[in-house]
Amino acid sequence: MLRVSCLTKSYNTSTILNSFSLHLNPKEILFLVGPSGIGKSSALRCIANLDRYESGEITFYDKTPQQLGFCEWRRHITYVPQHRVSFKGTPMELFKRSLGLRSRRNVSKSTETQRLGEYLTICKSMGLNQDSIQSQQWVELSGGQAQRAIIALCIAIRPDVLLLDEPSSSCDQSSTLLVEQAIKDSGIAAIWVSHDPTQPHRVGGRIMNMSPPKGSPPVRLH
Ligand SMILES: Nc1ncnc2c1ncn2[C@@H]1O[C@H](COP(=O)(O)OP(=O)(O)OP(=O)(O)O)[C@@H](O)[C@H]1O
Repeated sequence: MLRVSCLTKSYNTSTILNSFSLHLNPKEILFLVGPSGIGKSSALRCIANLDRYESGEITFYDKTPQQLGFCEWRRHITYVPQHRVSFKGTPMELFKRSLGLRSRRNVSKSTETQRLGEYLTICKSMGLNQDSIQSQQWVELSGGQAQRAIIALCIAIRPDVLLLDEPSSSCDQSSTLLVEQAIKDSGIAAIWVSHDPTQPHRVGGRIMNMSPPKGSPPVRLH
């Protein structure tokens, strides 16, 4: 479904991704692991078409982002950021905005009501209080609440691929388990960056290790 071939990405004079390749099948979860600074987030941002890369090819069902169109690409392949997005309003208003932006045509009232219900159900499954989703300001949520709310949103807008950048990094242990379950239950394929060595075993899926080649200098720290 998704194929990344021989990607090269540099920042200034440092090459971060060199001949980076992967593939992802429908409904598959691929864990991307490796030391801090190796380029995991950079790889996700290139795949999401949020960052440029120098060479290589990324295709979704054999179509490049240029062939599919950038908006369409992001409808299918959704990057879930590690840090809180800025938004003025409630999580529910952010979801309505995202739903509207994704729909080429106006969403009918009944479809919107159904999709809002789905969003609330996913939020609830991750331990989020429905009142806070509907009436609390986005900026007032805790880090862990905001992280779960954005994951619920990205699941509820139903992309084909989720690009998850440490999706439970702000969550406590019990919330982490709820997040893992919600992502698994969604059945959406995912490339999942994780620093928790136990997570891939709990969730299941393939693991791709982005270790530096033998003999290379230590990874540059942030
Ligand atoms: N916008 C940028 N400009 C310059 N260098 C950058 C930029 N973004 C990332 N880098 C550098 O690219 C390298 C890879 O960063 P990246 O965030 O992709 O690593 P990572 O493997 O996701 O790290 P972590 O596990 O700590 O999140 C790092 O050395 C980082 O400093």
